[in-house]
Amino acid sequence: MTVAETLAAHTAEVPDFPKAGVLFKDFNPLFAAPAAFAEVLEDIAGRWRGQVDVVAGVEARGFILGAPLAQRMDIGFVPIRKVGKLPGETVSCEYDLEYGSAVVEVAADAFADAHRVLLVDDVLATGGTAAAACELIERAGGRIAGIEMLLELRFLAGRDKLDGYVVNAIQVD
Ligand SMILES: O=P(O)(O)OC[C@H]1O[C@H](OP(=O)(O)OP(=O)(O)O)[C@H](O)[C@@H]1O
Ligand SMILES: Nc1ncnc2[nH]cnc12
Repeated sequence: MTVAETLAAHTAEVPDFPKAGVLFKDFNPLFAAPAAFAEVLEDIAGRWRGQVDVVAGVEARGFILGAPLAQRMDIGFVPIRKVGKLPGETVSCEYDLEYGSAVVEVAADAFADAHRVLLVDDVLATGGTAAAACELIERAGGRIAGIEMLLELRFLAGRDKLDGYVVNAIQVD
């Protein structure tokens, strides 16, 4: 089985969630299957081991992926959180996503010692979340080496908001 086949076999599709017209990609089956989850994480780790200093992930599903990925690569993990959750000085950014809008924040000194950042999340939809995360990482002093998403919803053209970045994702229509 390829990684794409493993992922497809462990992804549920939920129509009209969280609102009418959205086909929600649910990765809970993947997170519940340790061998398949390890295969997907190792595929990403194998592309970046030794080339990045830190993994950053966006709340919440970026945490589920990013923390074990960082451990596997023997580097640290930085959480990018929804507004109001982080103590201390932060930088923040408001953005729109496929089914709403939100504000994300990161600690202002999060990337002071680690400059090459791998940004990880589950779905690239409109790209609003990823573009906001990139802006935050750079404002906090990080340099984005690459972006890894499990799935890219091609019809929403999120990649267009990430011009100039290396973006790896399995594309679906
Ligand atoms: O490309 P976009 O249109 O910005 O959408 C992608 C984002 O939407 C989902 O997160 P969500 O905000 O639903 O948060 P969650 O992980 O807490 O469920 C997903 O995990 C991505 O972060
Ligand atoms: N269709 C979708 N499925 C899962 N997460 C998403 N985030 C934005 N759009 C999504």
